[in-house]
Amino acid sequence: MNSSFFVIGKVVNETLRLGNVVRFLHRKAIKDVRYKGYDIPRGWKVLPVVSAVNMDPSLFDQPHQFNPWRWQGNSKSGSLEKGRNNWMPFGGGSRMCTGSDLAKLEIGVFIHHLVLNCNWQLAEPDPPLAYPFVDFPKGLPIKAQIHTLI
Ligand code: HEM
Repeated sequence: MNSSFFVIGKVVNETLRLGNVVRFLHRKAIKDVRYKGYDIPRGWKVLPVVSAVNMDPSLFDQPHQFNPWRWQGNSKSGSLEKGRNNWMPFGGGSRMCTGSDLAKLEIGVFIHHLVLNCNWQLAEPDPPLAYPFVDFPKGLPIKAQIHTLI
């Protein structure tokens, strides 16, 4: 298989990480749960904030930077494996997105054709990236923010 295929895979992964199409999932506790010292009573709804995971600096070095090479297999970044294992743009568990492979393939095909057939220029200067649920309150580590939200 052509090596550009693998480069596109990295670009797709990184785009899904930064794009944060789905920011949080919906779950409901079907029994009382104790998780990391927190009691979640039966029937409570829980929203795991996956965009906070994707932007967690302890998992991804310089998380605001678009860097497809962070997905390089032999990266020396010690956090890569942690990031890979926690990266969840398609959710997780038994309700994980059933279309994830198709979605990644489609994105790759689109990028392939757009890169080959179009000239690109910025329509306007890059706006700063905004991440609701992640960028507040300033100064708190992101993990603390997740706990605050849940
Ligand atoms: C970039 C594109 C996509 C993203 C980011 C995405 C993301 C997600 C997420 C986060 C969930 C919830 C998973 C969970 O609760 O753990 C989901 C569920 C689902 N997705 Fe996708 N999705 C994408 C494309 C697709 C496509 C192309 C299809 C079908 C062709 C699809 C079919 C589904 C279905 C059927 C579910 C419900 C699974 C269940 O509840 O058992 N998705 N998706």
